[in-house]
Amino acid sequence: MTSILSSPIEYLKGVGPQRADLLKKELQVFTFKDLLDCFPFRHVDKTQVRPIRELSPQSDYAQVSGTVISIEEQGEKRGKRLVAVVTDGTGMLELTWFQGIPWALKRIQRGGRYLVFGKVGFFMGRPQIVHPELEEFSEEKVNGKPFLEPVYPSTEKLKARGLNGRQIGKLVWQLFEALGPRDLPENLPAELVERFRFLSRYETYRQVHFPARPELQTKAVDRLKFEEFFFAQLRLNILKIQRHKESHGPLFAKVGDLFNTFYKDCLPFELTNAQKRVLREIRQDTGLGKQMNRLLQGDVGSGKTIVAVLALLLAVDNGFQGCLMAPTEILAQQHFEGISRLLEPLDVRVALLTGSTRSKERKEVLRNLQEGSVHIVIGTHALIEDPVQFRALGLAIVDEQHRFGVAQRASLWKKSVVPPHILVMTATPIPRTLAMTAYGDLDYSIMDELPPGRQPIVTVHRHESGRPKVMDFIKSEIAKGRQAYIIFPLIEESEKLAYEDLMKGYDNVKAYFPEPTYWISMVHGRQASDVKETNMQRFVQGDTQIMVSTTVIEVGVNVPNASVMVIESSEKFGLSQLHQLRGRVGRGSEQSYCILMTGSKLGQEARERIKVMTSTQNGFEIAEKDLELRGPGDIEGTRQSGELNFRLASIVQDKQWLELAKREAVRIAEADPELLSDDHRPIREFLLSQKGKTAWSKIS
Ligand SMILES: Nc1ncnc2c1ncn2[C@@H]1O[C@H](COP(=O)(O)OP(=O)(O)OP(=O)(O)O)[C@@H](O)[C@H]1O
Repeated sequence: MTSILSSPIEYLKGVGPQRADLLKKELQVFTFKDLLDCFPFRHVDKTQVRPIRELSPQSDYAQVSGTVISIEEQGEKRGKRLVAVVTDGTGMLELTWFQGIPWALKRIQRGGRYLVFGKVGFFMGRPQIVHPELEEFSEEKVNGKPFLEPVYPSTEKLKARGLNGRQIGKLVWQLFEALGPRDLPENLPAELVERFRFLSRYETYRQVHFPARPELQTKAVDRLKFEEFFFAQLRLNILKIQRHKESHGPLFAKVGDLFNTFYKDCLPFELTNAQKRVLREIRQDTGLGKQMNRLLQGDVGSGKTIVAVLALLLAVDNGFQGCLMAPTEILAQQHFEGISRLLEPLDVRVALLTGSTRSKERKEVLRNLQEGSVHIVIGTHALIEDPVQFRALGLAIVDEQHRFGVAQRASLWKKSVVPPHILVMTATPIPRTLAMTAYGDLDYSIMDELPPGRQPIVTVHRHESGRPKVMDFIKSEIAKGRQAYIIFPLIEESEKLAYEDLMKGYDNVKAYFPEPTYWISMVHGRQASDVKETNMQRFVQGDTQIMVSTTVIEVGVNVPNASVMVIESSEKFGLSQLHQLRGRVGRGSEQSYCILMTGSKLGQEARERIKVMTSTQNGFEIAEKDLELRGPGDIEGTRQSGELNFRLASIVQDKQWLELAKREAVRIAEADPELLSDDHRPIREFLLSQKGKTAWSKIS
């Protein structure tokens, strides 16, 4: 049965072909249901008639009733206006028209009594409404059916064609004339509706658009927010359960010699409890013959690399290959060197493959991967784009920084006969709510414990006037044998400016730290990758004491001897970036310092960020704050593939609903993943009716 809601919008009374075209183009409203889903952005209160005396500059929209005591056309030509004065015995109100004067003159008479509605302004100390709505007064209108009138989002084009926010409301009203409760059947289990005391689905839509009372509107909006979260979570959880049930993955049946030898003889330190826990989770996942899809969130410096190495050995022990993808060439190179060193005592062949690997070498690596003589390959994302084929890829580890989406993950599956296990590692913690919505289909592990012996990084905020002292401080640290980073912002919109800033900064630093007492490395995005690499290496090896750089070093670089991080113009960085940058120091057991330099004038949000940075070092707390300050859409690199496109709900403001919806969705998905029970029939039918829109491919 096709529902009336799928009717094309041109069939709605009052629409017609021309308006339909506009609605489609301007608001993407194609059907009745699309119009129903256009929610008003506010309501104007028509439930009350206010005494004129009480109107104030804060009144916003108001409704009054009064008698017209004068009507006068004022001004000439372009400045012409119509002014009517109305009184209700408590005060005088001016009604003014600049346009449509002949029309207004026909509708208003001296001595007539009217209901007037509009936005209250003040002109020469008197309340005034420009272009008011006007109706002849009748007791019935006031006492009959007062309501909150919806105002809808409109566009300039729509307004020009007579469809402003309030007229769209009239269309929605028309729509409700044609709709009954049966057109909006329940989509949640009855038990759940009752437990949360939700309005029925029909009533929900009605009250969202035309609320009888403000509290009913709130109730209706709450249900819709719950629905948005609930269906998103349900879909992700069912996908996860189905994947667990159906997927086939490489079986890592044993913990073999390589893993054991490395663990016993080569591990340079005792693993933290968090590292051990995550390894256990990985072993469990990979030992079932199902495909693992796991997100590992580790705070900066929590020691993800060693977890990755052990997981890769597990793969090799079981006759599979592994790959590790890093977000930049520098990091791939660094991982390659570090991991090759660690694995030197073992009989494991490790290769590097990045965009700048020369073609002869590349061919060889590609051949070795296909033949299976290379066990582990480390590279950049070029690894998935290149025609790389493995003999038997068992595990792909992606060091992702939020940049690795569903599509890339899927492309990894084609690299080998059986889809490999996938471990996505993020170094910037993701707020819980964001992880739930954007990565809800993955299993996830958290590493929130730092290796022992780390000291908190002393973080301070300094203005330009404090620069000489900052420079002296760096000198004193270098004198102790330590190294320092000085970071300049990379502003993408104005790369040239950022480059000039960096060069100026470099000259300044050089003036403070002259050769040959001091040596400086500089790394920035305009350098060829071998130059970058050499400069980086000199710093890593301790040949240079200072690294001046744009944020190319933001992620992952590991130089435990560096103890000072100076961030120039730090107000220009986002919180997670600042946290990442700060994480480059404090990686050894020495006391480290982070100095946030800023200009003297800071905006509210920048001040807030600096405050957060100087008060906590916990990446998970910082991530929550970042989300609060900037919203999910602005979180750096957040996956934007629709997971967060909620119409009404906000993962920041509606956390409680998200938690509740998740709890219910998990419960239902686990108990009845195919939604076959009678109780769950409303959900099933609803999802099937949404097919195509929600990628509900599995249960049909
Ligand atoms: N259990 C441990 N005990 C002592 N040191 C450790 C331990 N685990 C890792 N380390 C050391 O801590 C430093 C940071 O580790 P690693 O580079 O793996 O961090 P990470 O989690 O990748 O951090 P980031 O994302 O900030 O790069 C390294 O020098 C590493 O050798």
